[in-house]
Amino acid sequence: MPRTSPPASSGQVLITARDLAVGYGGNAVCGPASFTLRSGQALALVGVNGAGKSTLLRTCVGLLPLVEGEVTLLGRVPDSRSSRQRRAVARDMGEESFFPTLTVAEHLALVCYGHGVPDAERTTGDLLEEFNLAQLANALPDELSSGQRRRLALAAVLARPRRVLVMDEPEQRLDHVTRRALAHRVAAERKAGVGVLMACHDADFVRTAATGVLLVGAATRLLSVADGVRAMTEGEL
Ligand SMILES: Nc1ncnc2c1ncn2[C@@H]1O[C@H](COP(=O)(O)OP(=O)(O)OP(=O)(O)O)[C@@H](O)[C@H]1O
Repeated sequence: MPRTSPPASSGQVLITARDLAVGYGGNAVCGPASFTLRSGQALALVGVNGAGKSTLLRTCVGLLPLVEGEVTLLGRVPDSRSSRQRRAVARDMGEESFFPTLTVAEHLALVCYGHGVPDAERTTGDLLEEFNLAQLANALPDELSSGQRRRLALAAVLARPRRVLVMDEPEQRLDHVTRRALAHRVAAERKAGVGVLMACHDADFVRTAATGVLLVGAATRLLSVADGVRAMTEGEL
């Protein structure tokens, strides 16, 4: 489990965006975003398909150049290659790739060893239980269903240390029970001091996990969780 840290209101600033325009070839795909993410907070990016949520996430972690404005991650310009950023930022951007000849358990162990997790065996065992993968510990990736692969990807991102957790639609392809459990896990992450930035289409997930909502669209704006969930469920996106 992540470390404990001060309450959300006094949390350390992890990500700032100021009039941040994101897009491709110099053309913005949505209205500029301004927000601050502190440790202990979880900001949910919501909006219709194609609104620009993934583009924003990718820009915030330095996978895409910004179009205009400013963004900082851990006080610096995001740089996905920097070892400082890689140590602190765990991300699940929905692109799963596995080693075809390593088992489920070996994938988790590999992540633990790569990030110097002290008790790799226990962490691996706990995550196998949490994500209902224990029966599949010795399975190879191509023996997994689509949702089981998703669960392995999520377990892998939670196997490593993190101050920031960035996830692009983590709820995708999960059954209802696993989805709900993951929402509570994300809530536990931020309560333990991790800063979470995630795109999400599931209103229940946002209600459980988020402390704030960024409505991404022509006029990108910050909302309370209650207003964000209302916008999602009442079709006001
Ligand atoms: N590599 C790319 N080059 C050019 N345009 C792109 C590229 N990737 C995405 N886009 C466009 O950018 C816009 C925003 O896409 P993005 O993937 O950020 O949306 P999203 O809000 O995450 O959508 P969804 O909810 O469907 O995942 C879309 O119009 C999309 O067509």
